[in-house]
Amino acid sequence: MSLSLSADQPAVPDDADDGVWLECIECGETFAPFDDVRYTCDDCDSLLEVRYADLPTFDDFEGQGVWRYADALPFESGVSIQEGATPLYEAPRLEESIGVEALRIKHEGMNPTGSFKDRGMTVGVRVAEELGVGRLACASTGNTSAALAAYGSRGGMETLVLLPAGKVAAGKIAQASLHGARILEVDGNFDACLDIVQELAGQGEAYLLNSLNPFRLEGQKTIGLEILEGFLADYDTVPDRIVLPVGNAGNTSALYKAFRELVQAGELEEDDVPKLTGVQAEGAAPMVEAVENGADEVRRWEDVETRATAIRIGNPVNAPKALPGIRETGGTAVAVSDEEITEAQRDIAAEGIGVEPASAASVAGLRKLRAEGIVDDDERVACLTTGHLLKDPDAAAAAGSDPEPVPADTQGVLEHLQD
Ligand SMILES: Cc1ncc(COP(=O)(O)O)c(C=O)c1O
Ligand SMILES: N[C@@H](CCOP(=O)(O)O)C(=O)O
Repeated sequence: MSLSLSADQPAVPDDADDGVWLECIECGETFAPFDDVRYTCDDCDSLLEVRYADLPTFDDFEGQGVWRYADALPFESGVSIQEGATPLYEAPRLEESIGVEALRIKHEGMNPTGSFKDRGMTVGVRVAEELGVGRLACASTGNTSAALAAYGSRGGMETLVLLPAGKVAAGKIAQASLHGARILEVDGNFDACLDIVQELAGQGEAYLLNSLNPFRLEGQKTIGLEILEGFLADYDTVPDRIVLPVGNAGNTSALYKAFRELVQAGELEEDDVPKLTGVQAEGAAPMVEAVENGADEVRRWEDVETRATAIRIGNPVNAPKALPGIRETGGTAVAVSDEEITEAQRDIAAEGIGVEPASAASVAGLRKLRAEGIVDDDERVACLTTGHLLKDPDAAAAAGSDPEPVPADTQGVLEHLQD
């Protein structure tokens, strides 16, 4: 199977362009990467992956941010707003209360538009330039639209975003709007929006930059590479486990691909690959259902609901890439309640780190798996927090405390403080 950790580096096909090509994860058909717009396999409609004749080693990486990893990407540079190089925070109180050997928070909310999507867009918009496409489009629960709008406008391109009406956090709509995207509010959920954008893209109306686009995931691989380099620098070893929120399952797929490439390059032992551990909200947990049932396919959930609107997704399009990632690394998947997510958001905030609800799912999931004994106390763990607190100010305000009204004089303030 091409997605197995022990798969050999494939032979370079004739249609490779400068050592880069696209390959179907199911039937293995290969395609030239930039001669035509395609998102899935022409023959069997399955997902595609980007492949390289030369795989990078840690020594090849230089510079900072996403483009530090140019040797693991299809281009040397892209449309950039200095994405990547996000902090790998210590979280000593969480580490102790959850009870693991080491806990680090990889905070993707510190990217230019406040989420990990920027890593995918810097590469995706560069590919759009190469293909010479016109309008860029995405379906979004919010963050993809903010990143698409920012990177599209920086690249001088028109952007169109389809959002589920009433289900996108205020900060994200504000970003998409100010960066100049045309915003369509759809009377349906995210999955319906993605169905429509896929059809529009299929009709040549726009270039799709959701994570179904294999080039987006190349940029997102760099999260995994940064985490490994950070752990190697601080602990002289890679993490035992990476816990991450799951929506469309792009990051799970991207991190797994990054690790597979390092294994194929002889840079990482198969046994050392971090266990990929996905977390979903209970009201939108199709991946968890598939992992728990040992299923090879994910059943689409038509009705999804969670306060963590970023991961309010019932049909994770990258499931065929992400499921092998979880299984082959010995990871797992777990669902958490909205209350557990809010509690984790408060706990992370108490470390001085501000994250949006979907991001807090990772820490909530780790706490749950540790309490159940599925995560051991001797594990070194990285939790991915995917978006900034200010993305969803309403959720932050609801999770925090209310302001207290006081009179405009010092005596009045002192009296209030003594109450
Ligand atoms: C803040 C945030 N966290 C997590 C996710 C889920 O990531 P993925 O779709 O890569 O699973 C998303 C979007 O899908 C998101 O916006
Ligand atoms: N949370 C996402 C959902 C779409 O995910 P994508 O990675 O496939 O673009 C968002 O922010 O829209």
